[in-house]
Amino acid sequence: MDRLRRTMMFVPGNNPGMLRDAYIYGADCLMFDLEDSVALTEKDAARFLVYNAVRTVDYGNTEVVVRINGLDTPFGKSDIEAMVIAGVDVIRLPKTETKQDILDVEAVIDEVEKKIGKELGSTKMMAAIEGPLGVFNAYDIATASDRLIGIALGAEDFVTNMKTKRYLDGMELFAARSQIVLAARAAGIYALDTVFSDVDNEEGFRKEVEFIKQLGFDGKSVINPRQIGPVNEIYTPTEKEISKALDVKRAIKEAEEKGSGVISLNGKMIDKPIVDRADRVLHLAMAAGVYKEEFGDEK
Ligand SMILES: CC(C)(COP(=O)(O)OP(=O)(O)OC[C@H]1O[C@@H](n2cnc3c(N)ncnc32)[C@H](O)[C@@H]1OP(=O)(O)O)[C@@H](O)C(=O)NCCC(=O)NCCSC(=O)C[C@@](O)(CC(=O)O)C(=O)O
Ligand SMILES: [Mg+2]
Repeated sequence: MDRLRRTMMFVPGNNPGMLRDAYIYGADCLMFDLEDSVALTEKDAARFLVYNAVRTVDYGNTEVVVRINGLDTPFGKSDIEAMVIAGVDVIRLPKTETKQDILDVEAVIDEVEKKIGKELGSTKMMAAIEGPLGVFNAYDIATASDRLIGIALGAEDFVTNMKTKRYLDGMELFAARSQIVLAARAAGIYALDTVFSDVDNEEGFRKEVEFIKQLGFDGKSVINPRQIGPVNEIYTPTEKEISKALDVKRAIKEAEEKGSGVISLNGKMIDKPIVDRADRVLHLAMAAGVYKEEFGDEK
């Protein structure tokens, strides 16, 4: 794991004020949108606005992602060309159905990078899966390109395609979420969950974040600054979790000094997978700035 992607905030690409100020709220990534939050009549203006924002605003360490329109629309190719030239970190492909969708977008990115003399492969990609075919093809999609840093669920489109709607318990998304998180883990890339559209329902939102963390997702798309704090909080290890992870590390060090790979700590067995999980807690805590390295071997 190389960086935190707990929160990825969608920002409509046709809103200059939001494009300018979005980084102040503390999301790990900003996702400027040229697709569904932009009306057809605004597509060219939004592309121009996002291009200028990426070129001129200093977003610091915040990762800049742009969700393009698909190549099956009149806007997709121009979106990719403009965003590679602008220098975005990641291009997000919506409604990904097959491996070929990834290869087609990659071919355009390759062409632009070569044309402008940019390092080949430096523009990363992310794929949103928003329908049943994409869910079936999740592993093929996740392994289609070295540029891919993650795959994400797009739940609003997914439930529409499935002829259902979103429920608070999320059962209608369980199969898709499971398939996506499995595919991402098998491919060694990030698993990213979808938006929660009821911005005023903080309790429901928190429950959903706890649940997707339990499933193994690395983070979640958000649509409003009020949703950033809860996700970052839930995904940042607590003092108690850090202290427990350090106890595990001390215990296994003691066991190894005695020539063993297993030891008991407070009545519970500690062995390699538990030590690996403790390493991950410490790594996330370090990345979030709430812990400074004590053991030298965290992954
Ligand atoms: C929801 C709402 C209208 C609420 O408005 P409200 O006015 O009630 O917001 P307030 O809380 O009052 O705002 C307080 C202050 O924050 C500023 N502020 C608000 N939101 C901000 C933001 N996003 N970025 C920067 N700044 C922001 C605002 O400007 C104000 O600033 P200021 O005036 O200075 O105080 C608004 O947030 C909003 O438009 N969100 C983005 C919606 C969007 O992008 N949708 C497309 C992506 S989903 C999709 O496509 C589905 C998907 O594809 C997804 C998938 O693939 O996962 C699928 O299929 O599922
Ligand atoms: Mg969508």
